Amino acid sequence: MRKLSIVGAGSMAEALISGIIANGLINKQNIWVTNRSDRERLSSLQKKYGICATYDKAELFRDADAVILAMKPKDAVAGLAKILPYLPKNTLVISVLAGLAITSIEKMAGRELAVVRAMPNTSAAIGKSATGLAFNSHVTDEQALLAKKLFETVGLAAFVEESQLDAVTGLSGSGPAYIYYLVEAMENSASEIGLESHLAKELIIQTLLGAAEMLRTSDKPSRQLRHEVTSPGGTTEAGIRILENRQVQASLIHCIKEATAQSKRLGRMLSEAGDGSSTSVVELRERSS
Ligand SMILES: NC(=O)C1=CN([C@@H]2O[C@H](COP(=O)(O)OP(=O)(O)OC[C@H]3O[C@@H](n4cnc5c(N)ncnc54)[C@H](O)[C@@H]3O)[C@@H](O)[C@H]2O)C=CC1
Ligand SMILES: O=C(O)[C@@H]1CCC=N1
Repeated sequence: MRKLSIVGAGSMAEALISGIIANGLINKQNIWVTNRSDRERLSSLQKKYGICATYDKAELFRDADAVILAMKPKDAVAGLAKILPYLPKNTLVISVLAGLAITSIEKMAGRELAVVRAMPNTSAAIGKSATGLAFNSHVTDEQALLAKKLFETVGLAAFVEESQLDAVTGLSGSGPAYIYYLVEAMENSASEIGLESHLAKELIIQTLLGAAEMLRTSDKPSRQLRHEVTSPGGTTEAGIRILENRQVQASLIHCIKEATAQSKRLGRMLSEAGDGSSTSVVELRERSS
C-alpha cells in the first residue's frame, strides 16, 4: 500500500498506527492522520511515529489507497458529511465505528463506495486485537486482503458477515472492558483478604495470562478447565457457589447481549441521522435505559 489516511486520532487510531509501523506494512511517511481540531494531539502523533498530519482534506486524501474512519459514532454523521465529498473514487473506506452499517456510509456518500467495516479492540495497542471484518460488493479481492493484512498487524483478524459485527462488537470489541471489570473486583478484594496491592496485581496478571494460555493451547473446553480447578469441598467450589447464587454467569451473558443490542441501536440511530433525522446519541441512550 502506498498511502493510508486516518480520520480521527484517538486511541484506536494510535493503536493501528503503531501496529502498522511496527510491522512495516506502510512507510510511516505515507501514513496521514487528521482529527477535528486538536493540533497538539496531531503533533504528538507526528513526533512519536514520524507520520504526517494535516487538516487539508485534499492533501489528506490525495492518492490514498485506503481511508480509515476512526471517530466516535456520535461524531460520525457530521464528520462524514465533511469528508465524504473529498474521497477519491477508488479509495477503500475502512470504518471501525461501532454500529455504523456499510449501507449508511454509502447512503451518506450518495454514491457507491468500496467499504470495509471492522471491529477491533483496544488490545490492538499491543498487537493483540481480535478483529472482525466485513465488506461490501465494491471491495476488490485485493482490497479485502489488504484490509485483513492491516488488522493482522495489530492481532487476529477474521472475515465475518456484516450481520455478525454487532455481536463481535458486544463480545470482543467491548470484551477487554469486561475483563478489566473482573480484574477491578479481584484488585478490590485484595485489601480485604490481606494482600498487598502490588503483589496482588502481579498474581492477578499471571493468573489471567496462565488461564488465557491454557484456553489457547488446551483441547479442553473452558467448563472442563474450570472443573479441574474446582476440588470437591474445596475453595473454588465455595467461591463459585457465590457467583452461581448471584447469577454472575447469567449477568455476563446479559451484559454481552445488551452491548450487542446497543451496537444495533447505534447503527439504527446513525442510519436515521444520516437520513436527516434528529435523533441524538444521548436520546438513544435515554430511550434504551
Ligand atoms: N475504544 C475502543 O475500545 C474501540 C473503539 N472502536 C471505535 O473506534 C472509534 C474511535 O474510538 P476511540 O479511538 O476510542 O475514540 P477517541 O475519542 O479516542 O478518538 C476519536 C477521534 O476522532 C476525532 N474526531 C471527532 N470528530 C471528527 C471529525 N469530524 N473529523 C475528524 N476527526 C474527528 C477526535 O478528534 C478524536 O481524535 C469509535 O467509533 C469506536 O466505536 C472500535 C473498537 C474498539
Ligand atoms: O464502547 C464502544 O462503543 C466501543 C466499541 C467497542 C468498544 N468500545
